[in-house]
Amino acid sequence: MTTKIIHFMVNGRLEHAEFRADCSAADVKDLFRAAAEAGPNHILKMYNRDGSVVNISPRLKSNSKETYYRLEVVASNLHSVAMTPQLNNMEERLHLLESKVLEEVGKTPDIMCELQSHMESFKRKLESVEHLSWIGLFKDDGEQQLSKCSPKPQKPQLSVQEERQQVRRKFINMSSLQVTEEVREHLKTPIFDNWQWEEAEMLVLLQVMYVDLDFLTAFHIELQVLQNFLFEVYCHYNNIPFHNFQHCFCVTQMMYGLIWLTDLRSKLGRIDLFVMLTSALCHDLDHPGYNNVYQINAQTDLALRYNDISPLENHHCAVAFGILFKPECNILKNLTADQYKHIRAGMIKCILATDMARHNEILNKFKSIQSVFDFTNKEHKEVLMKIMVKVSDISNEARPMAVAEPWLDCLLQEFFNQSDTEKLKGLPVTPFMDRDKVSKPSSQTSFIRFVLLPLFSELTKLFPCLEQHLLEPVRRALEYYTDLEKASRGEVVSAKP
Ligand SMILES: Nc1nc2c(ncn2[C@@H]2O[C@@H]3COP(=O)(O)O[C@H]3[C@H]2O)c(=O)[nH]1
Ligand SMILES: [Zn+2]
Repeated sequence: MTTKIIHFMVNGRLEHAEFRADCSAADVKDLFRAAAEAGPNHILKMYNRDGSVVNISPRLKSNSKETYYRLEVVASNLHSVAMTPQLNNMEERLHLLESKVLEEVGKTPDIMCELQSHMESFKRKLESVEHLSWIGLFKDDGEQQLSKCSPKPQKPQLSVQEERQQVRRKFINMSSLQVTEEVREHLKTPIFDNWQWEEAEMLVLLQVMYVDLDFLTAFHIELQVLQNFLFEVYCHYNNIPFHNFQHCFCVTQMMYGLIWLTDLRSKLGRIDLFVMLTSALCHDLDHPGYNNVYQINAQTDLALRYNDISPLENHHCAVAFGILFKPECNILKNLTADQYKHIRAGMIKCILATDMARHNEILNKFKSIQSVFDFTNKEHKEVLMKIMVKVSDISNEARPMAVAEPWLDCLLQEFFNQSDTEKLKGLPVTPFMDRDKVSKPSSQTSFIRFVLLPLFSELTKLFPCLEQHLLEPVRRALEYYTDLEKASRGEVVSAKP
């Protein structure tokens, strides 16, 4: 059996460790833990020279002094079994102390209440740290556990590139003709469940939307070019908790559903429907997972490039036209110059309208034309198109609870990640993203009351059928989260008939 010799830099020292290739994963970890002077509840990370993470396991590749790895203690493992008993123990001691003080003094001193509240808040934080896993801070070592109890050879980890190519192959091999009538009909409604579809399938469904709205014939789009375009769009969404390709799919699907439900095909030109659907598809391209406020406060490249004016939305739109600029992806290439100009101007307006900092401005404009709305008026149409993209963008709560609730978890994960980073960097902390200030119910009750209902009600005035498809589910969600909020405050929740 071969012996591995691993050279690594830890705490500024160049060290080496030696172990047999058949020793256990736990032994290897202990070896490096000792070298890093880390306890059992610390998480170690090993990096190779190009900065990528390498798994600390018996399969670690031998290296030389020149090609040493870098070993770092990145965090306390808050899931560690050692942590919970310690906390529980502390909590018990606190309770004991409290009852003693209560006996002697007759009341719980303020300092004690403060301590208890700190303890509660710390426990809550511990329970919600999984969000850090997506940035690679917490490394799942399930892989090693699996290889211990399973005789199957380990599946090599696919690189992002390989994974995308697999999605591409699957997408191209699946014909949109295979999508049944039933699914096609379902796709036209807000009850469509995105969680049941994998990425390649979502690409096929997006293709179906373009085909079924007759965009291919109307704008002379070759199927292969559409597929290249959709695939590039998929590649330009980041693997982040909320603003990812699944979100892009949901927003586009909601836009598609709204077009059918409101019979917009009979009210607007096909070119405007194309603008709306393509804007929905592109509206969050290359979202980094940190919002405009962060971009501006952290003075990121995007904020500098766009002078603090809707940096993200400007970027999403620029990325969209960057994709369209590639001839093999250019679904606009067979259009006349006027059509191209119309689509480009329309998409820019719709994508920039998704900046929530402009929410009131756009909603107020829509309200002011509501009573005299005219589908042949250019200005009215433009406002409606912006409203439709905005509604689709924030429409998760109009979906069935089983579809909507996981989206809220994803959103809060991204929010909390931002506020954690803001705290770490000493930047102003965005209050609605602060894990110490918001909860699922509190976040949703205000968002539904102050953002969703006013916006959806306004659109429902123009299209009464949306009462059933948008307003009713959102009202139900408000009731659900209001009850949860009351329950969390210890109030009695009245039973619903
Ligand atoms: N609290 C809450 N905010 C939402 C929800 N859906 C969308 N948003 C917010 O609305 C914003 C729309 O634009 P962004 O994508 O920048 O970020 C989104 C979130 O901040 C939701 O269901 N709940
Ligand atoms: Zn969005």
